[in-house]
Amino acid sequence: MGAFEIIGGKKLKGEIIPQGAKNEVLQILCAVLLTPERVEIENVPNIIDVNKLIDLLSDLGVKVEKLGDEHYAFTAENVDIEYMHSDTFKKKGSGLRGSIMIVGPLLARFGKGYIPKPGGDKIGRRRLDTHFIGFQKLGANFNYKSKENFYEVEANHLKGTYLHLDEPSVTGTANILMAASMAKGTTTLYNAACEPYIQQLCKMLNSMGAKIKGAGSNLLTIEGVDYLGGCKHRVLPDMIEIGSFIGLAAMTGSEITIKDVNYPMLGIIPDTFRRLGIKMELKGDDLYIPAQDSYEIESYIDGSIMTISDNPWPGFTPDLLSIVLVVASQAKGAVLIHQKMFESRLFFVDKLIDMGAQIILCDPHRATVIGLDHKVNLRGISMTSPDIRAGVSLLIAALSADGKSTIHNIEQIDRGYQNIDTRLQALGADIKRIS
Ligand SMILES: CC(=O)N[C@H]1[C@@H](OP(=O)(O)OP(=O)(O)OC[C@H]2O[C@@H](n3ccc(=O)[nH]c3=O)[C@H](O)[C@@H]2O)O[C@H](CO)[C@@H](O)[C@@H]1O
Ligand SMILES: C=C(OP(=O)(O)O)C(=O)O
Repeated sequence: MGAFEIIGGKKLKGEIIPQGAKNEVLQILCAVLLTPERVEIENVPNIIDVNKLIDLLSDLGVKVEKLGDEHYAFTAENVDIEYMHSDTFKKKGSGLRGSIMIVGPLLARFGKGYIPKPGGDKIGRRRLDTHFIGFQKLGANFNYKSKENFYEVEANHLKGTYLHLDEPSVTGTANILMAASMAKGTTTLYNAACEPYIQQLCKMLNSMGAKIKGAGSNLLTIEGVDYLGGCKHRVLPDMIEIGSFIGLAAMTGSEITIKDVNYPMLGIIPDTFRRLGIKMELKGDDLYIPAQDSYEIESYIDGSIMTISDNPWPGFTPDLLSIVLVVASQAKGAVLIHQKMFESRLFFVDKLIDMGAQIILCDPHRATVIGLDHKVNLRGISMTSPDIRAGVSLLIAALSADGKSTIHNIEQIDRGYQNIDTRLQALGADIKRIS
């Protein structure tokens, strides 16, 4: 297990370029399985989860060409379906959450898709029912081998239908969308997720020849086609990284410019940070965060304490709630953080409390944060990162704290943030990788 050693309290300054979006690229990479033709993808981040998925595709027989640092081409002409029965697949397939999205494309193109229970953050129950109920409604037979935790779907052909999802699952929507794009007839997908990740997938599939309408809304209409061809796709900047950098600037009182953020695709994210009192300015497509000694959390119009909660898009993404929480710990004022989706994602506040933050965990889903207004600094401690976003929140806390902190289990951070140590060093941070 690797660790970061951080000496906090330094003001950072400079420009940072966000990586390509992790959760988008995981969908896009799975979509290459839909065609025997070559698919070129730009802005692919060099992070553990992405590299694991590329490795899995390669094991499945997909030809992988690395054309540049973040530029790849994939050709899924000869896919080895039998590989899905191997022990290696069962091991590698469970290494990340995103691998679940190979099932839809494989089912659509080869009539079968298998997957072991996928990995990802341990942040509470993470069911897959939406995916498999969707495939069944499209005509697939579903089998779950509970002893092995292995999911199987098979179908001679898929048939378009009306589907009302029980929840707007992000990876569930992507999976069903990919399967339906090659089903016979029309599929209507209601209560679909509409995160920018899904909008980008729709754009990519349409450029491959799919007929999808409604991207950006919760009602998608997919007219199935017999064949999808190659395409070229560019991945958006990672909105979760952008939110993390806004939080980093505020917590450390630093002046940071986040380059080329693709502002229109950030939705409610900038305004949510503004409600914590963080100033920012859009300069062209760069987001400039000035150094601020103090930022004050807004109250509701009637003076009551504000709540920030997660919601499916266009609501506030759950993946930034841990960042909001840590930023609030040094704001002026109080806020209630309500994490509705995941029941174990707020437990990391114990570490922030050890660092001196004023937080009450009301229940697994809600935490009240009383900001210290930078009157008292957090203090450095040794801690372990429980999940990717908590990990980055602790990293931000450590960079703002007095003294030395050590963060263990940084693989959790590395799975979603590209070279975070060297990029932060370039801003002036005192951070080093110690093992
Ligand atoms: C690889 C990937 O893309 N991972 C993202 C994806 O995971 P993933 O696609 O696995 O997450 P889902 O959208 O399926 O849902 C996540 C959890 O939230 C619950 N839920 C979902 C919708 C809802 O309206 N109410 C509700 O409570 C679900 O029951 C589930 O437990 O979307 C999550 C939700 O944005 C993000 O945290 C993950 O980073
Ligand atoms: C929870 C996340 O990722 P995953 O779904 O891959 O676990 C995340 O990106 O915040």
